[in-house]
Amino acid sequence: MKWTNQAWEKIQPIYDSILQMPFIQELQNGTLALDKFQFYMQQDSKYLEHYGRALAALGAKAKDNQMALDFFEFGKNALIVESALHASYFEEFGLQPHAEIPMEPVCHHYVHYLKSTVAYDPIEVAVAAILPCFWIYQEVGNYILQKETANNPYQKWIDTYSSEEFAEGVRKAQYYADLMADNTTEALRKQMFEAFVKASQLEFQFWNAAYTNRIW
Ligand SMILES: Cc1ncc(CO)c(N)n1
Repeated sequence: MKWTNQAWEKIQPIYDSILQMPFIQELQNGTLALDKFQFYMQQDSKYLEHYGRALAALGAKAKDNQMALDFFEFGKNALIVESALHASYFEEFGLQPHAEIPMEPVCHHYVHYLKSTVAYDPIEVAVAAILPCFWIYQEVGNYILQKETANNPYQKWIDTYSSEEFAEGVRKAQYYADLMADNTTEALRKQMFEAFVKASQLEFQFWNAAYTNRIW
């Protein structure tokens, strides 16, 4: 079985609990309170700013040029999504585009977990750590789309993550995770699973923080 299939099995309970979260349920039926979405969007803009840099730094460590190029592209796309948040979503959802945004605890933890993994751990582990960000968003985007609600104020956000363009990036990231796993040791494959599970838990916590207004 592919490493990615085994990895998904390990996070199935976390993924199931994500789908049950009030944040996701209410995002899907369009009833999510504006202030919770605002919290989420502001934190996500900080997240993407750093995630983009972590992806580029990971690319810089790749031995293969095509892999480096793909990760630079992922990093670039994260920053393009961030600029879309600032250029249109912030205004649409009643936020000041120039306000300074402090990183709240979960965003801070997640970002620094990814950055330190990229900086100090083997590249295999870093690839596993960045994968849930892609894969869980795609699955959640598709899940929400299946049960589409008319006039959902959050539709545009949902469309970003259920697009074919995003799916293409997910497939590439999965491909690199499997490639890394196939060419490494059992001990590193285990560390890769741990990183994949940890980042998935942080995805749960990221939405939970927005729902419960978790601040310093
Ligand atoms: C927290 C988080 N994880 C993943 C994505 C998808 O890129 C995102 N925008 N935000």
